[in-house]
Amino acid sequence: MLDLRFSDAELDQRRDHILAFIQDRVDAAGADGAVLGLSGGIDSTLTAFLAVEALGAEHVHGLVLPATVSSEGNMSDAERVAQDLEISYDVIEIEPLVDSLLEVYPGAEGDREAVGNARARVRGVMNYLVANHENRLVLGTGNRSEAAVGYFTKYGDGAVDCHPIGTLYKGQVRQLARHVGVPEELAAKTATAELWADQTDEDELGLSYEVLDSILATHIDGPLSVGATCRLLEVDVETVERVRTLYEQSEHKRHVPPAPDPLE
Ligand SMILES: NC(=O)c1ccc[n+]([C@@H]2O[C@H](COP(=O)([O-])OP(=O)(O)OC[C@H]3O[C@@H](n4cnc5c(N)ncnc54)[C@H](O)[C@@H]3O)[C@@H](O)[C@H]2O)c1
Ligand SMILES: Nc1ncnc2c1ncn2[C@@H]1O[C@H](COP(=O)(O)O)[C@@H](O)[C@H]1O
Ligand SMILES: O=P(O)(O)OP(=O)(O)O
Repeated sequence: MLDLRFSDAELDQRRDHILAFIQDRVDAAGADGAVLGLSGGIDSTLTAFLAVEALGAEHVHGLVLPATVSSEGNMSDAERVAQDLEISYDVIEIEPLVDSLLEVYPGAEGDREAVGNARARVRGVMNYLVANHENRLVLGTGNRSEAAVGYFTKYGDGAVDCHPIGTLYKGQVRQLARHVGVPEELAAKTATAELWADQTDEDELGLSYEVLDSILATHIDGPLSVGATCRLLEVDVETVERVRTLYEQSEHKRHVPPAPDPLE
């Protein structure tokens, strides 16, 4: 696979660039700081570390939003991140809110994907409730690997005001996290959306982030054809075409919803 790691100098440059980005977004909005969901995973942990460095701990508010499918380990990691960073945070159980959606629309009961995505959307509603109330921006935690294949819930975890780590591939997220002092056990953690029990990103996507990142850098974001990518990375054509299909099918998630062209 491709070695996509940054040099130490590049890591410093990336960190500084992201810190300036967060400060600029908050200043430009006239906001008093930022809100973000803390899941105990590496994306939200890195984003929280960077937000605190950019804005100061008193200007960052974390939300830990357990559902019935959330593991205790992840939720306690999320709280530990907030405590170590000394940011204010709330723990709010979201399952009663999901249950009330299903009470008024029982037809979706048992639909793992629809209910899982509803969990992500309820979290988005909570983030904006706090952001509105405290005049803060909602920080996204998505990275380039997830965005490129649409591995996020439209208007769920995708409902945010900006994406500080949105240009980093997943392996680079882990590398930058270690560089800014995120504890190793969090930096090395298995990625999971935790929208349903035992879900992991790599199982659901059907490929490892190492392979995905390399195909994205080479073929989707880079200039190489399917054939050249297969030869360079020694992966089969079906894998590269699958990534291409995920990329094309998720195009709608990366754009503002379209309206018809104006009539002349
Ligand atoms: N970062 C994470 O780890 C994370 C977080 C949340 C969700 N996820 C994953 O993301 C996926 C989300 O599921 P999903 O993508 O099926 O649901 P989604 O709700 O995000 O997107 C599907 C919806 O998009 C709309 N849509 C579909 N095709 C369209 C098109 N061509 N043009 C315009 N709109 C279109 C429709 O409304 C459809 O219901 C799941 O695999 C979930 O596990 C990952
Ligand atoms: N349990 C959670 N509490 C708060 N915020 C959460 C929780 N689970 C997910 N989130 C937020 O959504 C994004 C994406 O989640 P994935 O775990 O990658 O699906 C995460 O970074 C949190 O900001
Ligand atoms: O978005 P997070 O923080 O939950 O990270 P991961 O997707 O790696 O679980």
